[in-house]
Amino acid sequence: MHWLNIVHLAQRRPSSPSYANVPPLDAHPAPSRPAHGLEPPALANPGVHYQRCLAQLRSKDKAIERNIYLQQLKHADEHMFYKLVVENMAELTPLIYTPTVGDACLQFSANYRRPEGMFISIKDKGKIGQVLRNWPRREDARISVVTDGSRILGLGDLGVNGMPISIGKLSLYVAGAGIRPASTLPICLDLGTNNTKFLEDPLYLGLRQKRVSDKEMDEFMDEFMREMRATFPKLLIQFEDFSTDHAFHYLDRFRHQYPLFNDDIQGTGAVVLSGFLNAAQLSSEASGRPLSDHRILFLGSGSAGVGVGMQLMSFFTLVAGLSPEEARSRIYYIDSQGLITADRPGLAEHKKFFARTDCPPLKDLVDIIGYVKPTALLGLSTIKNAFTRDVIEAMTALNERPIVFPLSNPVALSECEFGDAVSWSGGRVIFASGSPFAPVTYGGQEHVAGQGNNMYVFPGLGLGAILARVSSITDSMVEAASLALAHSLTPDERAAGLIYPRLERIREISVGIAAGVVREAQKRGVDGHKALRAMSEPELRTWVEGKMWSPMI
Ligand SMILES: NC(=O)C1=CN([C@@H]2O[C@H](COP(=O)(O)OP(=O)(O)OC[C@H]3O[C@@H](n4cnc5c(N)ncnc54)[C@H](O)[C@@H]3O)[C@@H](O)[C@H]2O)C=CC1
Ligand SMILES: CC(=O)C(=O)O
Ligand SMILES: [Mg+2]
Repeated sequence: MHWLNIVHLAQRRPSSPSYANVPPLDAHPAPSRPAHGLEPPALANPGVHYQRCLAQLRSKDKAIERNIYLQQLKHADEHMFYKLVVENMAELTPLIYTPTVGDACLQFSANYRRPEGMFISIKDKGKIGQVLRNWPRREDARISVVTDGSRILGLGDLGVNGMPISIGKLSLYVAGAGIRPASTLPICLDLGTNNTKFLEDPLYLGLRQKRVSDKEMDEFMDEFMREMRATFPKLLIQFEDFSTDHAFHYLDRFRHQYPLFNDDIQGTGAVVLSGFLNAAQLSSEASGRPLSDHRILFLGSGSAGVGVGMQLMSFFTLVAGLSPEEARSRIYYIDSQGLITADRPGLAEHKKFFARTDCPPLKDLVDIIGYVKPTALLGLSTIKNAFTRDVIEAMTALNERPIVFPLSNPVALSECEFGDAVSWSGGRVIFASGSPFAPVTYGGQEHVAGQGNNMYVFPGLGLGAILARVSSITDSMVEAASLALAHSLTPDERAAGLIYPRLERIREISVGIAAGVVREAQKRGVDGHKALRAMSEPELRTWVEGKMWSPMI
């Protein structure tokens, strides 16, 4: 049976009775233009100007120059910027997001041009509320991406140079899910940096001090969250790119008090579960082995790796019919010291749940593959080219269609190049990477890489949570987002062997994700907008679509 039917059965719920008290749609204000005479007359033709902007963008040789051009366009003409992004998702997403956003972060202090978002520093402790109230659009704020810059993509501690990641993610909220630009609030917390290169860089824009102690950070974060709630009562918060221990710690500390989620733990978990459902189906169809036979090996056991493993537990319980204990036994982790076993002294708390009691402490990846016999190999290790030819060949020897997901970002840190994975597996690999790869031709056939990146999930998850006015984000809402994404493949996309939908359809996909999230919020009783409960599924989707902001060009 296809997993789609299994999950459908498990998730079926009664349809809602009627449609009542639906509030009016938001007005989308038209862009304001300079007064007559202050711009050239032919600019009145937006279609021509769109072509002009696209040509200007494409005339830049380097991706970082294109990123800078787009950032300045966003400030000068927000509607044109988003029009370009929405209509050219596959071309522009890599410029405003991974991989180019990695360079934008590394070079943030050198390339800085104008303020965007908020910088809250440890020096603001005791008066954080006062600082937050300087944000000019307090009433509008609905979604904030908050980073402390301590683990930006796989690039490590970048301090305040992490700000472009918050900005880039929020641009995808607008482009991918129609969140109003004025409702977005990028925040970078400056708690110091342990990046000595930056501390010695005269242009570095952050505090020149090492990161504060955990105790001081806890006090700061408690005040920050309290003041965020007081200043922006309707705000949803996405924690992004905190170092692993802090990522888990602050998710646990705040998730029951405030509407928030951690994108690296939960967003990544959701996007990978979704791709894995479709990949496992393809792999099992090719091998004739049941879905319950899958075994997953992770290289990398940080916030993203463990977040994905926790979410993949529901593949085994929901779809493959295993008990939670059996599900756990199908998941193996390797970190920098080798296969994670429970007898290792001083094992970090977040690694304990999946630590093996039944395996020797093997170190070499090919040896571990030989021992575990995984059907899927997932990389969240930040180790470039860790999936060597030997590794891909070992996976291919074990599996008719090996599942290989090198998910580390940016592309320069990917565990494997797409072209290599295709040729080393003889064209049999089922592949998804964190950052995009161009299609490759092999054996006379075009192969398309999936993009297993949380960008498919967080815009729709955020949209649903905002519209339902949730008081918290439950695990089941994250899972609902994941299933909605997995369900969103069209028959054409399935026939083409894709495991993620085409990025060009992101807005349509976000509607489905948002609707799934709203329904799950209702089931869990964390929805504040009770009128949505009365809507039928088509009515809810239409209503969600009507709430989405679009560029007016
Ligand atoms: N595709 C996506 O949507 C996402 C991708 N990521 C990527 O995942 C990567 C990891 O992120 P986090 O888990 O937060 O970082 P992290 O730094 O906490 O985790 C890295 C993990 O890799 C392990 N590792 C390091 N060197 C290794 C080696 N030589 N051999 C085996 N394992 C090794 C570490 O022990 C650690 O467990 C980053 O590159 C990040 O960009 C993160 C979130 C989302
Ligand atoms: C995609 C993402 O969130 C990361 O690489 O950290
Ligand atoms: Mg991240």
